[in-house]
Amino acid sequence: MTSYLRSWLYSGTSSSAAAGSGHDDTSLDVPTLARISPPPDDEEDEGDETETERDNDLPPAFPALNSAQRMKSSSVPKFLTDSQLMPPPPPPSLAIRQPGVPASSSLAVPTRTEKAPTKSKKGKKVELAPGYGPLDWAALKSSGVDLRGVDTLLRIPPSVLKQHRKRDDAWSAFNGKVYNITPYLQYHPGGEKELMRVAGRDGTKLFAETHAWVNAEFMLDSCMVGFLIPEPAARDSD
Ligand code: HEM
Repeated sequence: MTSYLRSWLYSGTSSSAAAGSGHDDTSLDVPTLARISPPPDDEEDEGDETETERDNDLPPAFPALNSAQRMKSSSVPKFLTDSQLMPPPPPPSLAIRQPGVPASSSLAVPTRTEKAPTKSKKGKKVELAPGYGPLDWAALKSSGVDLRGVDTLLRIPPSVLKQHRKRDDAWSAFNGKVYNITPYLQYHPGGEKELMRVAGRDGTKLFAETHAWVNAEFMLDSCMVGFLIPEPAARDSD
């Protein structure tokens, strides 16, 4: 068996059979790889004539010059020249804009308005007499002066409210509470006339339509005379 193997190996056809033989024959002269398949001759020039031209600092080509990848296709990336590249985009339209010229696209304040401002339909503030400003009213209402004209808070039906519609005795109801508005008339920024429109009646709606942001409950707290109640069926005031 051994002699058979030896003769087979020395024939030089293959070396793989030696490893798979399963025999521990150390005397076997296992052929080297060099004998069977010599290394490929990848050193093209052995450094004799082109050694001087080559820059030794250059990195090796990738893929390698003789690689299968390079042989198979010619898709090796190349650097394109300017003429081969895609042309640059056209300049943006804004680039042709002259600075400060078109008024329509400018952020500057327009020199004139298109329409004349319209007057407010809802009336406007009146000039208050000196000493009748908001701070004067605030001072008066917290001064302790009696602005109610009644000793106790009353339950007031609309028929009673109606009786207090004179300038020197004006009551009005706002949000279910009845106030003596006479002391406030001269302090009202909308004017006496406007405020007298609600004298003797419920002014909640008109007030809300004019200036819902005004806190009448606070401004008139010291003028409160009572609460608005529905008209009683029986004729019995108070
Ligand atoms: C007694 C309750 C009322 C109080 C406490 C009161 C208070 C005020 C206050 C504080 C302002 C100034 C508002 C502001 O500067 O923004 C004002 C303005 C005015 N109020 Fe009254 N108001 C009352 C009732 C009324 C009523 C019932 C009317 C309408 C019938 C009225 C008509 C006006 C008008 C037309 C202005 C001017 C609005 C403007 O600035 O253009 N107010 N009122």
